[in-house]
Amino acid sequence: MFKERFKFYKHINSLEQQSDVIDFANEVNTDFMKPKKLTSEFSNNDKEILDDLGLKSDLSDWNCYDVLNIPGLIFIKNPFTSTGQKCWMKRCIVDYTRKPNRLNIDAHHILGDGEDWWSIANKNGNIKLRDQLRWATLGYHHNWDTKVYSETAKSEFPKELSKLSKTIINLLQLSDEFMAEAAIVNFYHPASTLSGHTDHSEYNLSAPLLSISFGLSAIFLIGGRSLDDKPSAILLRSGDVIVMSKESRLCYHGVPKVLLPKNDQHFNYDNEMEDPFKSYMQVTRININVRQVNNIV
Ligand SMILES: O=C(O)CCC(=O)C(=O)O
Ligand SMILES: [Fe+2]
Repeated sequence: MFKERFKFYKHINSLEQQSDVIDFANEVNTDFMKPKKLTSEFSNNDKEILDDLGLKSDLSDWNCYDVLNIPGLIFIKNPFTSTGQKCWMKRCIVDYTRKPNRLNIDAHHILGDGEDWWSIANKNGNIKLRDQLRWATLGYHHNWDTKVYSETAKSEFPKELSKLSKTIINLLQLSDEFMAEAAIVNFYHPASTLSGHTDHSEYNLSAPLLSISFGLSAIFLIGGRSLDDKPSAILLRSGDVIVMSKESRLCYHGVPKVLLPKNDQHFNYDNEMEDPFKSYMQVTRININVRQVNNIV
């Protein structure tokens, strides 16, 4: 079921006529989703924290939903301000692609000592290098071969990303103890896909997983614990956040399609960015996938 639906969405050319793709910006279909309340313990001091994190500081502007047929799956419709979105995109592009973080291009030894991807990619308009970046790993580095996290493959987790993750998990009242310990920052091109998988390498599989998307929209496909379960297709736009908690934490998911904006459409973040960020984000989707690795002792 999952693989067939994945293939189907991979080959669509536009979203029109795809009435089964769930778009949380449209009328709320109460069979599929239920608005979710956020914490009521909230002070002016907390507003400042949200503002510093690039999040909308008035919680009444947040739209969160429980996805009813996938227990534990939570959708938050872009909780970022437009300045906040731009700031997080730049962090992903400029900061999270620097050492000590690891990149897929490290294996090719393209960058010299002290050189960083974004500077070199922009020197002489090195589009090839720009497009070679697929992922960066932060904190405990995901090992793509063994899938085992190790104390010897670990760097400091970015403080602001840890704070953002904890704040969102706390607002959702999922846990007061969430620790952001590993992240994959995925960089997608318009033709990129991410095939169906479960994320089960973490020693702690009960802590929620947080997934934040920026840039181009995409279809996110999420099913059940088995590839035989029928998946749901959810439209993710820039700024949207998915939290996989409880049962949904171990559900199959993937990204069969990144969508290009139509010619007459602007980005769905309000203020344009300046070049070279603008031209990169016009052809890129970024997803930050944050996990807790260890159990709390
Ligand atoms: O890009 C996405 O929305 C999902 C990424 C993902 O599932 C992963 O990195 O494990
Ligand atoms: Fe995943």
